[in-house]
Parts: sequence; C-alpha cells; structure tokens
Amino acid sequence: MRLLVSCPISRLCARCSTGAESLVPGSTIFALSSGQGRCAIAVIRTSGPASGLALRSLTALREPPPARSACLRLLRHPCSGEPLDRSLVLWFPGPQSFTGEDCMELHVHGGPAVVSGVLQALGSVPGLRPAKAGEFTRRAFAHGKLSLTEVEGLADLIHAETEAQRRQALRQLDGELSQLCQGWAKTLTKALAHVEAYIDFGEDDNLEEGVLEQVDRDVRALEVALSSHLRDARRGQRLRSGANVVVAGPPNAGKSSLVNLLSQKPVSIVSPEPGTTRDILETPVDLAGFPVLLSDTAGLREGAGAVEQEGVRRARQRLEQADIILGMLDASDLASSSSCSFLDTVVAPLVAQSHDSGRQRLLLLLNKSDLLSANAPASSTALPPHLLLSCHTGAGMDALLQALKTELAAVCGDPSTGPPLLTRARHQYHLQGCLDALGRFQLTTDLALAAEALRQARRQLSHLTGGGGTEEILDLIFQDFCVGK
Ligand SMILES: Nc1nc2c(ncn2[C@@H]2O[C@H](COP(=O)(O)OP(=O)(O)OP(=O)(O)O)[C@@H](O)[C@H]2O)c(=O)[nH]1
Ligand SMILES: [K+]
Ligand SMILES: [Mg+2]
Repeated sequence: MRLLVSCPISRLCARCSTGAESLVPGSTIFALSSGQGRCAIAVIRTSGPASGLALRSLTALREPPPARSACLRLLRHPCSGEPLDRSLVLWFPGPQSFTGEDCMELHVHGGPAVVSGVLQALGSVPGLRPAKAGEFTRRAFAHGKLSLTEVEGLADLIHAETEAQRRQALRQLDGELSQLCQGWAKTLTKALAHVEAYIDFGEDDNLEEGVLEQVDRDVRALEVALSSHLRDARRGQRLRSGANVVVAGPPNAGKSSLVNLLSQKPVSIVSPEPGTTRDILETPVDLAGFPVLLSDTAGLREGAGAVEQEGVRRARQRLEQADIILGMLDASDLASSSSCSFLDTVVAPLVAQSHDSGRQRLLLLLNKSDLLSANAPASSTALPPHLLLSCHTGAGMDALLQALKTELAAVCGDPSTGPPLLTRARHQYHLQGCLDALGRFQLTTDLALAAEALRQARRQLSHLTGGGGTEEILDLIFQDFCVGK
C-alpha cells in the first residue's frame, strides 16, 4: 500500500501537479463504467491497490464489506463530509476480480450531479486517478484474466449490433478461439519436445520406436486443421464488419425501392425516371440478424450521358466487391434490351460459376409482379432460378428475406454452430504465419531446422492469443474500448 497523505485536501492539489497519468500498474484507476447521460443506475468502479482505501474513504467503513455481495451505504465526500448518494457498494478483493486487482463498484443513482460528485470524491482519494479507455480490460489482460482473443471478443460484444454478432462475440469472449489455439500450441510443444529429445539423445538411446513418424503425422494433421480454418477466415470477418450486399440491375427495375424497403428508411430517391440513382448509396442494415452493408447502384445501361456513365462504371466496380448480389429486373419488361443485356453480361456468368466455393452469390429478383396479369407467366424464355416480388404490394418479401438469410449464413458463417470463426485480419495473419512455418518442417533434412520451424509456428499461435504480443497491437485493440471498460 502506498503512503497516505495525512490531509486529503493536499492530495486534491497534488492531483493537478503530479501528472499521475502513467500506466504504472501500481496506480488505482476509477471511471464511470455505465453509459453517459441520465439513467436510473450508474456504475462507477475502481481497480488497483487503493480500491479498499477509496471504499473506506467514501463510506466511512472501517473494514471493507463482505466480498462480492452488495450492501447499501451512504456515500460522503472524503474531504467535506458532504453526503453524495445512498448507493450499493460491492467489494471484489483481487485476484478474484475482473482485472485481478482489488476492485470496488458503486451503483449510484444515475443523475449527472450524483455521478460527477462521486467521481470527484474518488479523485480526491490518494493514489486514485481517472482510467484511460480500455484500461480495466488491459489490466485484466495483464493479469492473465483474459487472452487477447477474449479481449477482442469483449470489444466486439460491446459493439455488437446484430444477434449474429452478439453470438459470435460471446463465443470468442468465452475463450473458444483461444482454447482452439492452445490445443494447437500443445500439439506443437509436444512435437518440439520429441524432436529436441531426438536431437539430444539420437537413435540409439532408449527413445520409443516411431517417435519422429508420429511427430510428422501430428504436424501434417495440424496443417490440415489450420488450412480449413483459414479457408473460413473471410466469413468471420464479414460477420464482424458486415457482408457486402449489392442491388444491381437495369434502370427503373425498382432497385432503390427495394433498398428503401430493406433498410426501412428513405436512403435512395425513387422516381419513374430511368437513371435516377447515380452514386453508390450504402447503408448498414440488420438483415435476419446478420450485419449487412447494403449498396444501391445506378441502373446498368449503355449510351446514357457522361454523369450516368460514371454511375454505371461505379456500379460495375461495386458489383465486383459484393458478397451477395441482388440482381433485379422489371418482370413486366424482360424483353427490353437493358434487361437482356443484364441477363447476358451479369447474371449468366454468375450462374455459370455458381459451383465454385469462393463465388459471389446471386439472388435473381423479378420485381413489379403486381403488373403481371394473373394468367400470364413472367416470361416465356427460360430464366435461371428467381424470386418474384413486388416492392409496391410487398408480395414475395418474406420469401426474399428467407433466401437472404440462407445466403448470409453461408457467407458469414453461423455463429451458433461449427468451429469458432476468425473475426479479424490479425487472426488470419498469425494462422497463415503458423501454417507457413509448418510448411518448412521437414524431418528428412536437418532436425535442428525442423525444430526451429516448430518454434516459429508456436510463436505465431502465441501472438494470436496475446503471449509476447507487441505493445502496438495491444494499443490498437484497446483503442476500441470506451473509458470504464
Ligand atoms: N408497379 C410497380 N412499380 C414499382 C415497383 N417497384 C418500383 N416501382 C416503380 O418503378 C419506378 C422506378 O423505381 P426505382 O426504385 O427508382 O427504380 P431504380 O431501379 O432504382 O431506378 P434507377 O435508379 O433509375 O436505375 C418508380 O416509379 C417506382 O415507384 C413495383 O413493385 N411495382
Ligand atoms: K428510377
Ligand atoms: Mg435507383
């Protein structure tokens, strides 16, 4: 415990001049951990060795209350003795706390004056300073309470906007990805131990038969597992940042009408005039629980004015980046040249590659079904599989949403089943590094080189979960957090 300053007031002045801003682990931090603004209850917490002192200073308790149970206390300013609030106080002695340090929580009434009064009172306690963004979590990481991937899961959980994102973040916070990596690292450690034993003792000492053969089998099996994970890598990232869904088709098909319907807001101008949309208009939406970045594009046609042609160029460019394409045609206008051209140049090539695993997915939509007479079919020519819909009457919208859900689950991965997904480029980078190192593992050549390849592979996995992680990576990840987390 630090030396206590006898008069708490002198500490108040010292606070301004000491610049106690450093990230020294010995310091005690405090922050409002619930959201800003008026609310019923606000949670203020501290972490660090002076947490007990802070609790005693504000509650006039001689001893901390029983660990991890809530009690009601009158809070007073330690300097003036002025009552601040009657609040629930909780005491979490380290190491059994979120950060691993002594922590305490004050659940105060959520009025701005109460919150600022309590924060000010905490600031007057010797040894306490305001926390920086993500500092609580950073301390939890430093004390081994969370791995780096779990920290990322926590950041994603705080930012999760859709159901699928929340499920995925929770799984990562539960440590599924770190456990998987730890399992792989264990395999590598065992393999390395066997290779090193072979180097040290050679063949004639009493090493079991076939040790190296077993190592080789284990390493190759690991390579297969890593490769299959990497194949899935894009899916986890899409789930985190949103799948690219692009609406495209000839002018006036009703693309903007659909975008407005799906996003439930007037994102794009709708008008009977062909060539209304020129720029790419994008909007984030939650479709069937999946995060989506929905793009409206200019109607594809040749021979229009210069501005519209630029719009068409941008539309084609955006199409190339799409994960899912909603190709839209006017069902009552299938014979027009722009409809035929869209079917030939965009739809046909997508249908042709529909068996590739890394393909772009297409949903072909025939809009304006309300204009078709009841007994006339949409088209006499054979069209690829499609959905009939009307943006005006809403007919076919449920079927479209259902089909979109299936496609999104395929491109984002289903977060409730299957192996944990790689949600960040960082994960992919280290797994690829690990796989590359394993590619250099050859028992037929120098065993010392083989052992080094195993060591490099293991290092990549440990970077993934945060062992030996560099400061810059940590800074980048904790940057995503708010103060108080
Ligand atoms: N009857 C009928 N009209 C529709 C339907 N959907 C859209 N429209 C109309 O078709 C016209 C064109 O709609 P938009 O949504 O602007 O079409 P767009 O494909 O975005 O057009 P551009 O941006 O010009 O390429 C508008 O007058 C819409 O009201 C539909 O389901 N039925
Ligand atoms: K239009
Ligand atoms: Mg439009």
